[in-house]
This record gives sequence, structure tokens and C-alpha cells, in this order.
Amino acid sequence: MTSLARFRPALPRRMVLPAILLAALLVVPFAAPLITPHDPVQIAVRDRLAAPSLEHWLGQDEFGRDRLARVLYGGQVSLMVAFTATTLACIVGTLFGLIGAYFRGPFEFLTTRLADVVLCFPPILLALLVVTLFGPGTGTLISVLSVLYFPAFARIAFSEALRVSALDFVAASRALGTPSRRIVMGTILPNIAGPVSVQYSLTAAAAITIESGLSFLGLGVVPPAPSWGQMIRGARQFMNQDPLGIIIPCVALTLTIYAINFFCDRLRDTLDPKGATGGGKDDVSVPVAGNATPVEDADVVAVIRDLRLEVRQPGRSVEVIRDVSLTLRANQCTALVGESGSGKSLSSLALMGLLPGAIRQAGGSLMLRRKSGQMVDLGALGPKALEGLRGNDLAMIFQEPMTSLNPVHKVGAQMVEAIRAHRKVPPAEAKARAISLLELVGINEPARRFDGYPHEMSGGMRQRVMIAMALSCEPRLLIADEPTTALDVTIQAEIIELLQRLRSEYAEGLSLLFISHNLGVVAEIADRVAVMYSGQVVEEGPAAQVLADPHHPYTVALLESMPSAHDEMHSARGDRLRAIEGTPPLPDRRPSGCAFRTRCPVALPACAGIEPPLYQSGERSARCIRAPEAGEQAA
Ligand SMILES: Nc1ncnc2c1ncn2[C@@H]1O[C@H](COP(=O)(O)OP(=O)(O)OP(=O)(O)O)[C@@H](O)[C@H]1O
Repeated sequence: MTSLARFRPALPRRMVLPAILLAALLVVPFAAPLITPHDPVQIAVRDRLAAPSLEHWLGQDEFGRDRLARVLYGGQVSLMVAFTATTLACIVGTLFGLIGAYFRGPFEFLTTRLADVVLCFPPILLALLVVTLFGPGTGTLISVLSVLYFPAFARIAFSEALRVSALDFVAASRALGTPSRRIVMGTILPNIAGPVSVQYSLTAAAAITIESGLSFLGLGVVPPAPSWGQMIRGARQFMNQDPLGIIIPCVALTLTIYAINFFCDRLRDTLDPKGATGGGKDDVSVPVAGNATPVEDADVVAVIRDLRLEVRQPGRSVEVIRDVSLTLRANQCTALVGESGSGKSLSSLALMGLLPGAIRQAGGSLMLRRKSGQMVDLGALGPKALEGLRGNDLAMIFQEPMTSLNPVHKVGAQMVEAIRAHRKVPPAEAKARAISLLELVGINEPARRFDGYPHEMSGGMRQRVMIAMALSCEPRLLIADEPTTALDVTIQAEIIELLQRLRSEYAEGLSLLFISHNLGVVAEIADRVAVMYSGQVVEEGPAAQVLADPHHPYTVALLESMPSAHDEMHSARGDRLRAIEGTPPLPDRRPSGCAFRTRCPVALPACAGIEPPLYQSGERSARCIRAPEAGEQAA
């Protein structure tokens, strides 16, 4: 039992229903001899148009043939023709598209021109022409349908492969000397699998319809062999007397097309790793029952308590965020720092209710105080309620001002839209507010900039616009995810100064959650700092104290590895820069005990045995068994 369970192929839950439905529709026609003993071509003229009976469950057709046998055996023919033709078209078209897009030059010319030539002919006319020339029959149908549908695959594969080829990871593979065949099949093909699989579903459905249409016209499957198109053709003349005759093949057609579309739609979502496992109710952030307790202190704007996030992989779940707790207060800036992959972004995205599809909340609670003063459990809110909160009660600015603004809309239109999403104000009033916000964030000639496009602005100006948009509805919590990383040093300083100024001028009492790699910037802006490592907060406390006198060896190492002009950081590290040895462990390869112990210069044998809790010392806490020691020394 255990070994069977271990070797059971892990079919994602979202695929189970469509797979069962499709498998049933595909298997049932091929199990026809087990379901009915009747011959689909055996005529019984005496019993023509007979009603359903115990012997003939779906009745008999105009020649007295058993309808159940005909719909089942007819399904075999229709499905075989449609799937063989679609698979051939998919393989040939996708290969053409991939080769044309990757190698360009004559390959591109051949792919696009060949596809253009075939696309010039209306499909049904081309099919009629070929069938008339070569005579009806299953082989002709498969050939004509493959030729008809290959250009659609070639075009989709070509345009998607062009897009993917231009991405950095393909350039990186080329730079590493990876052979072209491996880049095309191993790197580009998986990235275009989503749109190609959608095209497959549409084509298979269309091929079934065209096969039925041609058979209906007498140009498809040759009688007396059954097919759904032929059944409709035969039943058409008697449809007033015997509607069942036409309903049965139509229902079979509709169900099959629906099952194929349903399956391919889910398959596309499953194949796309970015959106993987999204969609099912259990896959979005689910309300977590129980341990969310209201917070009385009116200064507290948000509380993250024991947050656990996990990524679902086939057959298992991996914890990427573990027991993260943070309290964010009004008029306070809390900085989240840590190496890449430590979990800073996911923790903040969880607050926004914007976790990627593959990540789900497995435990803990996220509480937010609304502008009304009411404390809400974000995990218990539905998508609509969360939408109402985002931009209104909490807002976020991102790292890349170049891509955060929509390039095809004017700056002003985007700001007005953000304002009117939460406030029922007339457009003129929203415009006036947008212009005053642009002025507030230090944009010169705000009225002129209001009518400009994002590409007419510098990176620093765009980040100012993003900040203005984020503050447009006066949220109580602003999350800034590395807002200055993409900017040059002087602009960075201006943006930090702007955030500081806005914070001090903010009447409502803004809580700022500031995510950064840059400890110099953190020293300048943060009141409190939380250091993250491998999905956990390993040290937390007042920024000045933590940066000047870190209690966790990871914080010490982080400070020693970063250049900074700030005095409090000099005292912690002397003046030499030192890289942190090794790399952070992957979430599924953490060592036993303390996750930092394999890189820690002061690790003890005991560190392998226990996962250290957060040791509290006054306003500070650190997740290290040596933290109490460090606290005593400092005292
Ligand atoms: N969509 C995802 N699917 C699977 N794992 C993910 C996903 N997003 C993040 N992770 C994993 O979660 C962990 C935390 O990632 P996160 O993006 O929060 O790190 P970060 O500290 O913000 O890094 P950076 O500073 O580079 O943005 C990492 O191990 C990362 O690989």
C-alpha cells in the first residue's frame, strides 16, 4: 500500500476532473464491443426508426441499425481522424515555427510564406477541393486536416518562440555554449507549451467539427462506416418524426469538444510554472481559521503572525516562509532585509493578497487595520474584498519604475483611474487631485506631466509617479519593494528623502514596510529592521541597535559584506568587507537545526540539533542559541 502510494504518478488535483472526463469520452467509443453486441452497419429494415428498447438502448436509425453501436463506433472514426490530424499538424507546425523563429533568415521565410499560402484558402473550400480530387476516405481526411491546421501551429509557435528567444535566459544559454537543438527543444519549447496546447484544443475541436461537416456532405468517411457527421446526415430527413436521431450525435459532438477544451485549458495552466496550481479554490490563498486575534493597540497598522507559506510541487509541499511574525505600526518604517531568496517579497505579497499562484498560505494570520479603524483578517477575505483594500488601505510600490507604469496610457489617465477605483469622485476632481499629488512628490510642471506618457519621464520621475499613485487614496500601510534598486545613486537618495518627507507630512500616520538589500539605505530610513534568512525572521529590533550591535551571526555577516557610509554600521564590522561564505540553502534542502549553521562562523555542535526559537531581549529578538550570550555581552 505504502509503496503503491509512493509510485502513484502525481496528477495535479486541477487536472483530475478534466482528465477523467476526456479519458471517459475517448475510452468509451473504443470500448464499444464491450458495451453493445450490435453491429453498427447491420441493417434491419423492419425496425427502422424504432424507439429505444431494452435491446436497443438508443433505438434504431432509418435503416434499423443500432444507434448506440453507431454513435460509439462513429466516435472511434471521428476521434481518430481529428486527433491524428491535429497531432500531425501540431508537431509539424510547431517545429516549423520554432526553427523559423530561432534560426531566422531563410527558415523564417519558409515558415511564414508556407503558412501564408495555406491560410489564403478558406479551410472548408480547400478541404472540399482536396476531397473531390482524391476521393473521400479516412486517409484523405487526415491529410487534408493536417495541412489545413499546420499553419495555425506554425504561426503561434513562431511568434511565441520569437518572444522567448529575445529573453535573457535564452541569451544566457547561448552564451554558455548550449547547442541550438537543446536551446530550441529544452528551453524555448517548454516556454511556448501553454499557447500551443490551447491551439491544440481549439484545433482538435475544429477538426472534429470539420470531419463531421465533410461526412455530413458525403465527402468524409465512406458509408456504411459510421461517423457522427453521417449520423446527422441520415437523421436530418426524419428529424420531425424522430428527433432523437439527430440529438444523439450532436450531444456526442458537443460533449467531446467541451471535454477537449476543458482538458487543454487546465493543462495550459498546469504547464505554466508561473501560474501553476492557480485556479482551484484550494490553490488561492485560503482563509486560515483560528489563530487570528484582533489587536487592541490603535497604533498597530498590520500584524503578520506565524505566517507560513508553501509552494506546491508534484506530490509534496515545500515551506518557503516559516513562522514569520512582524508588527507594523503607524509613523514607523520597518525594513525587511536579507539576501536574495530569503523571503522578503513573498512576505509582503502575502500582505497584499498577491501571492503567485503556486504559493499558498499554510498557516498563520495577516491582520490589517482599515482606515475606519476596524482590524480585518486578510486571510479570511475573498478576492473582491481584497481588491477593495488594495490601493485604498494598503498600497505597494515596486522595484522597476520602468515597467510598473502602463506604457500605452498617459500618466494622468493612470493616476485618475487609481483614484477613481476607490473614490466616487468626478473626473475633474480626480484630475485636480492627481496634479496636486504630482506636485507633492516633486514633479516639475505637474499639469504638463499629467498629459505625458511614461516613456517621456526618467526612472526617478516614474518612481515618483508610482509613489504618488500609491498614496493617492491615503493608505495606512505602504509597502516599498526595493523602490530604489533600479535607480542611480543620486536619484536613490532623492527618492529616500521623498519617502521620509511624505512619511513625516502624512496626516493619517503611515506605516512603511521597506524591503531592501541596501543596509546603508535601511540605516537612513528605518525605525525597526527585520533580518530574514531562508524564509524566517532571524533578527528583529530597533534599526539603530540591530545595525550597530547585531545579535545574530547572519546579521553580523550581512553587515560585514556591505559597504556603507553609516557610522552605526562601522562599529559592527570594523572597516573591512567580507563575503558571506557559501550560498543560502534552497527551501527543500535546509540543513537540520539552524538553517544558517552551515555558513555560520560561530556555529556550535548543538546548532544541528535544534531549530532555534526567537530569543527575546528587551525590544529585540534573535533566532540563535548564542543570542542570549550576545545580549549579555552588549549589556
Ligand atoms: N512563484 C514561486 N514559485 C516557487 N517558489 C517561489 C516563487 N516565488 C518565490 N519562491 C521561492 O520563495 C523563496 C523566497 O522568495 P522571495 O522572492 O520572497 O525572496 P526575496 O528575499 O524577496 O528575494 P529577492 O531579494 O531576490 O527579491 C525563494 O526560495 C524563492 O525561490
